[in-house]
Amino acid sequence: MKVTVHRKAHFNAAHRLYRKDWSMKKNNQIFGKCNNPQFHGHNYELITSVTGDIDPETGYVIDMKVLKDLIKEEIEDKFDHKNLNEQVEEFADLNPTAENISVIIWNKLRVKLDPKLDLEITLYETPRNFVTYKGEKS
Ligand SMILES: Nc1nc2c(c(=O)[nH]1)N=C([C@H](O)[C@H](O)COP(=O)(O)OP(=O)(O)OP(=O)(O)O)CN2
Ligand SMILES: [Zn+2]
Repeated sequence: MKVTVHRKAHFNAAHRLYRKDWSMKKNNQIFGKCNNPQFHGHNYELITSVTGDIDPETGYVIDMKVLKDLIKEEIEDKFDHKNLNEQVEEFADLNPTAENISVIIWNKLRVKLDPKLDLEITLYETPRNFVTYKGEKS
């Protein structure tokens, strides 16, 4: 019997959506106000969803305290109050869109979780804009 455990977290971060190899004109055409060279910020809301069997001894799929600490160490401590373009190495050459941020978060958490557990990320960039990512089928 598979059950899913969800943990909410949040971080505030600044970003700019643009490509270094495009002109300002083209970046403005594609990314509009998100290409502001002075950056802009979002209050990101992250939902981490872990699916697996219930351990018959503990009754847990995963200890939520363990999940909370993992998200804090791997995501909040690295992303919160940061300029994603300039202070998070994964975005040095990767546009920090909600899609790309989700994939980076998923990759960071995936390697720390038991391979028997499935992982899905939901990332709200604004209250109305959000993306989900659950990895590639292997
Ligand atoms: N596919 C994507 N499209 C956009 C992304 C993204 O990450 N992936 N990001 C942005 C901007 O960074 C930002 O999210 C846009 O904000 P905005 O359009 O202002 O969104 P709101 O929800 O605040 O807008 P409302 O008009 O109030 O609904 C753009 N596109
Ligand atoms: Zn934005």
